[in-house]
Amino acid sequence: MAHETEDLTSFLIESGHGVKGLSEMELKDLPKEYLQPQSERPSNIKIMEEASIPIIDVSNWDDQAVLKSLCDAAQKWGFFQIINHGVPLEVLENVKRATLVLFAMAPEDKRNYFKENSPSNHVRLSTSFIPEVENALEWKDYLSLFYVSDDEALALWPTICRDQLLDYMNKCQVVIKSLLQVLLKGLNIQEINEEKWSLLSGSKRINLNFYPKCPKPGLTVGVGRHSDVSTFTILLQDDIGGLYVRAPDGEGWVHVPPIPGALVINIGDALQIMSNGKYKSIEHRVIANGSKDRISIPLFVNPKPSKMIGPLKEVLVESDEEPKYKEVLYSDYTLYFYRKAHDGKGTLDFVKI
Ligand SMILES: O=C(O)CCC(=O)C(=O)O
Ligand SMILES: [Fe+2]
Repeated sequence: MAHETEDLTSFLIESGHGVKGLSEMELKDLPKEYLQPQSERPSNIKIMEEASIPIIDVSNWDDQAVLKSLCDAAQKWGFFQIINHGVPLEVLENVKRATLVLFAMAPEDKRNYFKENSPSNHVRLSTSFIPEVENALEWKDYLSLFYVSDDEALALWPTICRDQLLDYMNKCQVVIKSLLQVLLKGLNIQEINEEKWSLLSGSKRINLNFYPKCPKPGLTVGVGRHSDVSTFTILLQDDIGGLYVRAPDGEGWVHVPPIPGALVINIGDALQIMSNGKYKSIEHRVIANGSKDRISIPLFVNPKPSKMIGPLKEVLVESDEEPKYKEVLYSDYTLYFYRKAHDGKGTLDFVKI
């Protein structure tokens, strides 16, 4: 058995095929490493067909009604979609196309980007989430790019997708800034100084997720239950669907339907912590697809790694509440997340009081 697993690792990583390579073999059965425990399989989740996350038109960020919808959605759902956000459709299409082109590269070219071979920790191709620590693998490959500067990205990121990604990230800046301003106004913070910008959005990571067609989607997952460790995440998805988020009742799961041109926003753990629990970082998962490949591109807007994060003092004063979370160095928080398999909202236990 151990021997078979070694062969699988060699095929996935050393030869650069990833799970996409497995998918292309048209296997009838899943390798046993991908079999998820019963409790995590899609047949065991309660899907709330009638519910849906809010869809918010943000053509006027200054409108009080828009502000209220965004802040209410961040409190109740932690997930919403925005439309008329100003990022041109063409830019979104270019990013999706570039993602497909990257994953269509030959395995011998892709293998150089696998984290085991990549010359920089800021460019890492992986399969599953963290195969070293997972009891069951996830049916997904992804390229993860840490953003430091345009110059570094131009030097290190794969040339096949870097210009499209940088253009997209650049065009998303208005969304990032406007959303942060609105969400902080909802916490009664009217002014954001340099220090706060860097606390809330001082680093970025963009992932290109590829979920190949899966022979037995009922037995595995695309991504297991988790919450993001970001301040918030801007997710661009294609038209396949498969992302589910935990409903406010805590029981059921709600599908996030693809809407052409929309961006999905979700609150991450860092903002849940900084807002002392007012804004919710919601658990989500992706189900594998039996007939089609799917891609998604999350842009994680994160605190600067060297910052201490904790409930903001303005929030504590305004609400007269005790802090629910300890102060933690943001890089320690993310390190904790990246050392374990996906475990729902388990990362927050690291800082809960
Ligand atoms: O593929 C998706 O829709 C979501 C992916 C996700 O949750 C993540 O990469 O953190
Ligand atoms: Fe996520």
